[in-house]
Amino acid sequence: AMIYPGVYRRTPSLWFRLHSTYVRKMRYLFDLKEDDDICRQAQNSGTFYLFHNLSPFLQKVGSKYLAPQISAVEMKSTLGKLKHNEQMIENSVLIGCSDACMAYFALDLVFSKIYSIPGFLEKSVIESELKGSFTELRKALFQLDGKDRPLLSSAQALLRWHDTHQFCSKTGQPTQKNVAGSKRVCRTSGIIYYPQMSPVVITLVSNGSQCLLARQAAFPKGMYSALAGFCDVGETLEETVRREVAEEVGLEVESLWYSASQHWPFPNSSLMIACHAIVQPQQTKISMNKLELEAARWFSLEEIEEALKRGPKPLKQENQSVSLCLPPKWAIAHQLIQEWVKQQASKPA
Ligand SMILES: NC(=O)C1=CN([C@@H]2O[C@H](COP(=O)(O)OP(=O)(O)OC[C@H]3O[C@@H](n4cnc5c(N)ncnc54)[C@H](O)[C@@H]3O)[C@@H](O)[C@H]2O)C=CC1
Ligand SMILES: [Mg+2]
Repeated sequence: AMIYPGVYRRTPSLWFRLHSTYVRKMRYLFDLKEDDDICRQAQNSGTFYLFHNLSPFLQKVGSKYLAPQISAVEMKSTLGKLKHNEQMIENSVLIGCSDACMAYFALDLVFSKIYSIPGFLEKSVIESELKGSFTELRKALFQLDGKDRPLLSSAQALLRWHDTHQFCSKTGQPTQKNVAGSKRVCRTSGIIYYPQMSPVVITLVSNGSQCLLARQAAFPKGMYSALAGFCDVGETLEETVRREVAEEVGLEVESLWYSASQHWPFPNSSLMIACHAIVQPQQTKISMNKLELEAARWFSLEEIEEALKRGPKPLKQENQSVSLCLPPKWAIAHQLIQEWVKQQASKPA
């Protein structure tokens, strides 16, 4: 499957000697995005992750769920009733590649409009043919482990972006995707559209001994998380952190630092930028913005440690209320909370 660039085509061993696995992968993905012909070839030798209206296809293996990679050949034969294979495969988008440079694609059966092809299989028939089920992404993220989570999240985001950017917003004419799906072009205006992402800052506020968590009405029962907010045009990340903390809980940030970032597919495609922030210890009275939040309060180290121990499901307590539960371990908010716990533990008593 490997396509060697330029001079390496005659001396593939040189290509292998000169580059690490990681560099080879990144160069290969770059070629796939830049060169439609290389990418079209890769579609015939690569593997596919299937989606149905943005729900990824999962299989249960023992007690585990996984997202199977379906080979191009397997796909054509399993979904063999198709008379328009080629056309359908062209609707897929590139989402990565293996260490051996085999390309991964994602394909949404609904968005590919295959249901307009006479004789195409019903969703339930595909599910029983392939022995698995199309599972809503939020649910899938809880069932899957490891590397499939970020892969399926970015795949969904990319598929959704293509589905909602089929027309040029200046001319109203249809846009065409390149084979990899890394952009769409309007032939009339020449405008190139690139997949969109919204930067979001997520901040864990601390007063030195407690941390501030809040909940939105839409959160699952009992769940509290760090404060989050979209960056406004023209803002720096530092300005977004300060504004969001002021807007949502009425506090002034004294200092802040960056921790890590994560792509988040909900509701569209966000780049979550995670920060820690400290407010002045003598200025910690919360004034909550009721339009944005349902509850916000300070939590002690003990409360947080207990909630981490209990895991992601809330317990019903005697007084009808539910116990505190925290975001799942694969959400960056969870990582911020873990880091805060470590900082507290390493502080001199
Ligand atoms: N609070 C949390 O723990 C977590 C939040 N998130 C994500 O963080 C993001 C932002 O959180 P919120 O508190 O809802 O943001 P927010 O505090 O900025 O408020 C949301 C409002 O911002 C406006 N807005 C501005 N730019 C927007 C854009 N590009 N897309 C959508 N709305 C925009 C809308 O009016 C929307 O109602 C969401 O995508 C959410 O899924 C993800 C993980 C955890
Ligand atoms: Mg918010």
